[in-house]
Amino acid sequence: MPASSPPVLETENLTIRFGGHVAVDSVSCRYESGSLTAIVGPNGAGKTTYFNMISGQLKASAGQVRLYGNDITGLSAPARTHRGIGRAFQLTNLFPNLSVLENVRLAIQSRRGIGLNLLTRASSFGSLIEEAETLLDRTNLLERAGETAAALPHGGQRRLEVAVLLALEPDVLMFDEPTAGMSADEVPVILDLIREIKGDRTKTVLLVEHKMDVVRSLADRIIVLHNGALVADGPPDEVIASPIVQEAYLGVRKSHA
Ligand SMILES: Nc1ncnc2c1ncn2[C@@H]1O[C@H](COP(=O)(O)OP(=O)(O)OP(=O)(O)O)[C@@H](O)[C@H]1O
Repeated sequence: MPASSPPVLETENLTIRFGGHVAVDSVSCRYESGSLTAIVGPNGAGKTTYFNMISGQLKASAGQVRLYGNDITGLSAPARTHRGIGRAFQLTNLFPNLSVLENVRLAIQSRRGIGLNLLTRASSFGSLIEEAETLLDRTNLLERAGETAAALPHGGQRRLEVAVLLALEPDVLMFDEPTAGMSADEVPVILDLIREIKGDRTKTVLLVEHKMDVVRSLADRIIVLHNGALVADGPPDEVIASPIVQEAYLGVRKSHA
């Protein structure tokens, strides 16, 4: 790929103000295919707000979000999903009263753009079910395919959200605190899934995560936000060891001896 090729995803001087408060402050960053970038920073640093501006839940006050070099800053969240930006762990992704299988089947159908009327042909319906079952197998949910999404425990619902996300086949996958609220036995399942997605090396993965052990085990790169600004960007060991992270994020004070 020539050096001048645009990255899969890029933010340039991305900024949002709430009243007088600058929550995300001119963040410029490129995300390449096959990479997993963790976004870390103290509470209130602007991580979720930055995520919301990439996925389209919030409109930027200034700056741009570009996908494959195309400016998508003005697009709605659904339009961005359609273009290939997928975000997990927004409860709105699930239909609680539909079965686990139907949730995934509908996502596949929406990706393929198949209307319900075309599903009268048993063969096309069968292939949707088959693909949905493959994704449920991958996310350890096949045994619960017939249950409603609402009946799943928290960790199961999160895995179902990942199955729905995978069904949409996005190029960019965004995970906001994927292990939050999960029981100890559920955590490795979700981390293995993210590791597997990263292992494909065809996707661009963004992860907001507080737990440094999770970040260390998954990320190729860490960016650090502090007071809305990007203050560090690089390989995990280097960034975690940097004075700005030790001081600003991990709360380690500089020695003045
Ligand atoms: N809709 C909003 N209106 C006003 N202020 C907001 C809004 N959303 C976020 N903020 C402010 O923007 C700043 C960044 O918040 P954000 O939730 O993005 O931080 P964060 O890094 O994700 O924090 P945490 O790790 O606690 O989730 C905070 O000061 C927050 O109060």
